[in-house]
Amino acid sequence: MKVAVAADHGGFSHKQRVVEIVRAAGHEAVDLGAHELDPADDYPDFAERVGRAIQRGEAERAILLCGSGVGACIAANKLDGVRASVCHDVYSAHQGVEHDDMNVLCLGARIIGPALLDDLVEAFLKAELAAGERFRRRLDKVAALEAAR
Ligand SMILES: O=C(CO)[C@H](O)[C@H](O)[C@H](O)COP(=O)(O)O
Repeated sequence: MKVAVAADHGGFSHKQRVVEIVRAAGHEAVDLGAHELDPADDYPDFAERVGRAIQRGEAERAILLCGSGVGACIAANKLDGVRASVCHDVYSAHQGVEHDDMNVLCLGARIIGPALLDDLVEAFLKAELAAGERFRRRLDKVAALEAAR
């Protein structure tokens, strides 16, 4: 699976580790920057890179980092086809995919340390959308909200 990875200055400290976890799990990491630490960069720019990659089919999933995960998540969810969430617990990192077809995992590099980072990314990558009419029904309703905006 192709997995886009991007981070603003607040997430930059954890980005390379995420790239390495993605590769170690047998996936292709698509590094969308930042490629150097620049305190003046802005999370919406990296959220847009990730969202466009998802929309163009250049990545199936993405991991997006900022300081808290929150700003990046808000921005990413403005793009059609993106289902992003901040998940700082392992249950949500896999349940978000299994029930909600989450395709962008947002993480706060100023919140989590390396051990939890590894567990969150691995849980997200291993998870698959569960079969179940109720999940499909809810996702269709989410898609209808997106189509109406
Ligand atoms: O965490 C973030 C948004 O939710 C971003 O990483 C910002 O960088 C954060 O708001 C902190 O901004 P600052 O310019 O580093 O003070």
